[in-house]
Amino acid sequence: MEPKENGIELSPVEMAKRMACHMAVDENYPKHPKVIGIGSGSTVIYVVERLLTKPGVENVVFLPTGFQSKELIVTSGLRLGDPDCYPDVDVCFDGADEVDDSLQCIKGGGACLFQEKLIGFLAKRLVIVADSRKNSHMLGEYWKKGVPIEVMPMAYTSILPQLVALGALDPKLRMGAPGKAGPVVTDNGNFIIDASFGLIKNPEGLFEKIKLLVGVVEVGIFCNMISAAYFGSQDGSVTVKKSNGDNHIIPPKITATATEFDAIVAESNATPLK
Ligand SMILES: O=C[C@H](O)[C@H](O)[C@H](O)COP(=O)(O)O
Repeated sequence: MEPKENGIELSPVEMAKRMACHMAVDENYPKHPKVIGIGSGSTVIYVVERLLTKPGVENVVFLPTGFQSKELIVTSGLRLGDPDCYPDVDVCFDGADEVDDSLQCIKGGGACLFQEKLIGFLAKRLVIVADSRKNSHMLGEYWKKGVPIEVMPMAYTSILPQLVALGALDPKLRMGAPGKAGPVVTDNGNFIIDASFGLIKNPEGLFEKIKLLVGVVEVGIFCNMISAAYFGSQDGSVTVKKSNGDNHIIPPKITATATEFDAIVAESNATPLK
């Protein structure tokens, strides 16, 4: 029997994401947390699920990185805060689109990169959670949609050719999904440009060049920010990459196999998300 979330069977990929999140929270939940950042995307819901099992969580202030994580915090019954009131963040848990061997990463596939970068910057530790498809040697190896770049709407037409001059292959304004005519508008009222640069050998250099363009609000390349990244695999193992070089794989026997997963979640008294 597969583990279930609200009566719905979880796919192997969702199970892998969930395992990575539970492991990441267990290893990085501070002894006396005051402020915790919650990233955006489909993976961080399992972070919140695990956080709800931690003692004292009701006293912690949670900072969202966008509309979606704000909703997640509120509907989970957790305390919501703003970064201007709580700039000292103990740890931030967030997803990613791709992470390389040096723990540089691409984020913004869900258009939330600016607030993610702000909360990640404020956090003493930025911990990434993902499934193993995001774990690469070099940025651009697996993530083919390009580097997400948040731009001021009035500047996007002038930024596109400048990105081409920097080596971007056919940068594009991100358009809304069905149900939204026109471009994606971020939580900050801006546009997103997706610019592919192929394999990114020097993420820091590329980040600096893009960030200097007039009208660029933030770039979805996160350099030298991540403390640790947890990648769940479908076999139940979790690969851990750390900034201190302590990279290792936690085998399935420790993390749990598919059939053991239900029991582990039940034992943890995890509160199901609504
Ligand atoms: O803008 C979105 C964020 O950077 C997400 O954290 C990233 O796209 C990963 O999302 P997911 O966990 O859904 O793969």
